Amino acid sequence: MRPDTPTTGGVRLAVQELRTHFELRRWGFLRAGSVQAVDGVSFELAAGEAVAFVGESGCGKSTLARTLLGLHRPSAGQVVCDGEALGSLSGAALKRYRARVGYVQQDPYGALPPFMDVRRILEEPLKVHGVPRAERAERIAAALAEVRLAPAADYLGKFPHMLSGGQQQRVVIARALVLAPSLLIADEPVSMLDASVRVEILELLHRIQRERELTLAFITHDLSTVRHYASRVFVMYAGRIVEEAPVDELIDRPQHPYTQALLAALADPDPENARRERPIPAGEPPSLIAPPVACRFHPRCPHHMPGLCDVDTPPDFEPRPGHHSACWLHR
Ligand SMILES: Nc1ncnc2c1ncn2[C@@H]1O[C@H](COP(=O)(O)OP(=O)(O)OP(=O)(O)O)[C@@H](O)[C@H]1O
Repeated sequence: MRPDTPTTGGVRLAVQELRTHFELRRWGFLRAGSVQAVDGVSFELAAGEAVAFVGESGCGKSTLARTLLGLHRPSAGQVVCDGEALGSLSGAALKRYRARVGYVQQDPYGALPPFMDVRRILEEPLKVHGVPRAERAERIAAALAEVRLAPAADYLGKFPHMLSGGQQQRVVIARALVLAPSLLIADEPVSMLDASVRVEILELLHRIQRERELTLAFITHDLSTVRHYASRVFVMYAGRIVEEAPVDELIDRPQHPYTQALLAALADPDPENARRERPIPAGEPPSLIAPPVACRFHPRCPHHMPGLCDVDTPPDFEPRPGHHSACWLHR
């Protein structure tokens, strides 16, 4: 399930200097700072491309995903999907935008309304988006067949608690696909599933991505598996993208000290080391209420250059062709 055809078209999603900050208030009205969950993120995704956003817990991956889905209002910056700017949309246009961006959540059971059967779960988005009744049954059956829940009749009347975790996630994927999105965002789509079904679900997503020429953005904390489903990787740290490269290039020649530390913590041929607990990487991710100034990684960085890394924010360097890293080491 290797992504051998990374792109098939032009730009599907363009994100420019995106910021999503959450205002913190004391007693409901006094300003008490803000959480800078996404802080100055820019990238472009091509039509038909599968990418991964990787980073430790709390680095802003889910906030980025939810902002792209139109669920959080950006504090600044631009999101343009298929030529339409998200910030300028409201009402019917925002509804159309949301239909173009599918969402697969981490926890399938939590994502499915427990009081609805599979037919209603899949019919709801079709109703909301005005798909005529006569078309709905056919589209529901096609979506179930696409996620390999067949024959459809065996599943339509089932409620989420009657399905296994893998089947629930297939229903979540079918729901994300039923409106024929052009972009699919999968936020840790297998982390809550049994190890035995993880590969099946990743393979399913990969097949659907190729068949539909979908743009697929995987959000994950697990750098060890990205080779299997993404052609390009973005590494996030404390609300920013610190490194971006084609997947093999990034894993074989990581340039940013943060990515190097993440990978060093994975590659471990010595079985003795499995017994030792090792922080990934050493130190704690910073608070996003008062993040470190300049390079946000500098307090944890083994190459920290005082007077530079803690004073000026590193720009985007290109230390190797097509390989970007925001680190002063590449000056
Ligand atoms: N609605 C919110 N209000 C205030 N702070 C929030 C909100 N949502 C997220 N945050 C904060 O924003 C930061 C980034 O959270 P986010 O969930 O985006 O990170 P993540 O990388 O997806 O982590 P995880 O993998 O644990 O979900 C965290 O400090 C989190 O507490």
